[in-house]
Amino acid sequence: MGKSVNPDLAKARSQATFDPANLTNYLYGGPEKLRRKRYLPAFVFKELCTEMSLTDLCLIFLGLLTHVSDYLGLTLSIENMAAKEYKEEGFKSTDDMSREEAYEESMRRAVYTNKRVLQLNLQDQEEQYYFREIFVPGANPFALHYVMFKDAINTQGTEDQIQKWLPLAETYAVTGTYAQTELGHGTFLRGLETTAEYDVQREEFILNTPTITSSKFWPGALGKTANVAILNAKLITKGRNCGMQSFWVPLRHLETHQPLPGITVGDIGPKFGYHTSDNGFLQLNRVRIPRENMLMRYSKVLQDGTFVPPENDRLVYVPMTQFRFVVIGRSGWTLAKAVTVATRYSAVRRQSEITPGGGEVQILDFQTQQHKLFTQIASAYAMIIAAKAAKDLYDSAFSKMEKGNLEDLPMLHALTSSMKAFNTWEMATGVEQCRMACGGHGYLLASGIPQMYTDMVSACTYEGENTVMCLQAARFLNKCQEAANKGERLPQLTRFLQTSRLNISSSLDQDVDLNDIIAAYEFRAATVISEANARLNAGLAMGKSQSEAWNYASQLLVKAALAFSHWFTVRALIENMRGAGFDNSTETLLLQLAKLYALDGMLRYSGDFRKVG
Ligand SMILES: CCCCCCCCCCCCCCC/C=C/C(=O)SCCNC(=O)CCNC(=O)[C@H](O)C(C)(C)COP(=O)(O)OP(=O)(O)OC[C@H]1O[C@@H](n2cnc3c(N)ncnc32)[C@H](O)[C@@H]1OP(=O)(O)O
Ligand SMILES: Cc1cc2nc3c(=O)[nH]c(=O)nc-3n(C[C@H](O)[C@H](O)[C@H](O)COP(=O)(O)OP(=O)(O)OC[C@H]3O[C@@H](n4cnc5c(N)ncnc54)[C@H](O)[C@@H]3O)c2cc1C
Repeated sequence: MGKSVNPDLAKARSQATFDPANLTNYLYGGPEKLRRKRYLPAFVFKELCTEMSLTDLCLIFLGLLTHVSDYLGLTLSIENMAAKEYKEEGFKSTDDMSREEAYEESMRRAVYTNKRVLQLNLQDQEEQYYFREIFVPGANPFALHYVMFKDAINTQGTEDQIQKWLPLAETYAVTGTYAQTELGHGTFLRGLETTAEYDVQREEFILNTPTITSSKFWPGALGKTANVAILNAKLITKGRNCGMQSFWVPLRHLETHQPLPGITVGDIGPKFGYHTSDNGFLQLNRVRIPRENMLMRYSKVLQDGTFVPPENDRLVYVPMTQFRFVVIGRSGWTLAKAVTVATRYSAVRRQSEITPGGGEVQILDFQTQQHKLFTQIASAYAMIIAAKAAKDLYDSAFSKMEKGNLEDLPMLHALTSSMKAFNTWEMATGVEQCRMACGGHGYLLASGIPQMYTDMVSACTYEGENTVMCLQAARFLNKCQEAANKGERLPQLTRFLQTSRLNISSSLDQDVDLNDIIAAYEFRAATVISEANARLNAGLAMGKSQSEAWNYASQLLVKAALAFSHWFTVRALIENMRGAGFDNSTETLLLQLAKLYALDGMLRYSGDFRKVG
């Protein structure tokens, strides 16, 4: 039976000047991907929420026949299960649950999805994500396992280690976490205190958290879920500190799930959000692991304790860079969800009159409401599309890195650091704007928006605190500016520092030219980066040391990184909208949306744009 759609919503939709399917296909990567995205969760929901009859199965089987090529395996595997095993009493909302109950409910769902993903043989990462996101909204207790734990094995492990450990992770024979942050240090990795001392007699590492501040603190899944950690510690061998390395560390017994000898582990307690993620603490009291448990793709410890350094000591950071891309991408989608809820609500909520006596209007008719929401729709598109552009850069650079060419690593680190900060800050502001646009009902957990905010705003902190990430990007931008000052050749991505000029042809009474918009953002970024560099040099001229001058200029350096990200986003949005092959009506609309995004940005940062003329 078709669901009845609210007449106001139906009316609003009927007034669209474009075919939404064109956009949806574009955003999800084409009709095939979109079909899979819609099909899989719906199919299993049906399996979950109703006792599947033989008739159902036949209908599904017949329905699938049209796609027999890629669904045959799916059908046969489902037949084997006939839904008996997965009959649930339906999903219970966790809104009214205690933290313990909410964790257990999320764990129940996550374990279910883990089994189904294996049984349905879903190999595609994105399909796995769609599947899980539907059934485990919010923080998934296995999140670290799915992302950083497996990424660390894949990027830091040798081929033998990958062969040995990855199948255990893929089949959930082990459940992992990524334990780096300590009670005393999260940002300053060189300050991490956990040690891994090599015992040459027994060819083992002795892991130790010597102080209370060295306790691992925050890693997801550490509280209850994980039984193995990829743990970062200071390697000490032959009396020498060889810096941070990664180790495969068993935490809990695989059968009893009890902490292993020398391991003290538990949950860090209630948080602002992410309630269904068991972030935990870990203390190690001289825990021994075999030499083979150090992830040795880039650096090694030989049997006699000799440390073989990596070709580049920053390669140990690759899992963080990889995950920053995940965060960059998901930020836009998080905002997209929030603004969809708020826009639909604004189509059906009637409140107040525009014309006295004219009757209450849809709040979407208020220009202020349109400004609140349309700018966020534009921002969501901008972030999703810029993330795709950044990912394309990442993929080409990463394939070079895998062949040993590390020349793009600094640019990649700068791009991921600045975009992670820019996107998560923009997402946090945007989701909160959407919540407030729904009035009191936006404050209800049932609206879904509060949890989106309290869960996802943590992305401004984890994976590199945003200010720190901006300063990381500014290191690269400042170096490029110094090179530009000397007329040296720059990386492709920052060549605008040498070429950007403000020759805007648009005048205020014309419809603004899109190329002028890109030029304005480029010039603003070049100007802010140059100003930050000038302030740094002014600090040096005042006799400050390099680090004191850096601190003296740091507020401008943060602005420089954000201006760079804003330019990258506006350019990606406009260039991709122009080149996406849409029909005229869709392209016209999207370019209008791109202009709205860019002009709104100029208003929000009018100080920068006024200053650069
Ligand atoms: C909103 C939606 C999001 C939704 C996501 C949904 C996905 C599914 C859900 C997942 C749930 C996720 C749960 C949370 C998981 C969180 C995990 C974590 O938080 S793991 C811990 C993360 N921690 C960090 O990121 C630490 C940040 N700190 C650092 O990276 C470093 O300490 C520092 C870089 C800030 C400072 O390093 P330091 O030693 O002080 O050295 P320098 O600053 O001098 O830098 C030295 C040199 O190295 C270069 N560098 C640094 N980092 C990198 C890197 N990653 N890659 C490449 N190069 C790097 C740096 O540029 C310097 O080079 P130079 O040439 O000298 O400039
Ligand atoms: C929900 C959540 C999940 C997490 N999951 C994990 C996980 O799974 N594994 C893991 O290892 N970690 C995890 N973390 C920890 C996270 O990585 C750290 O919180 C993060 O790196 C920030 O470090 P910190 O907490 O020590 O903050 P700090 O670095 O102490 O930051 C505090 C303030 O100091 C400022 N500051 C710090 N250094 C500088 C600087 N050099 N210049 C200017 N300002 C500076 C920051 O900008 C910030 O304003 C998680 C955190 C959260 C919130």
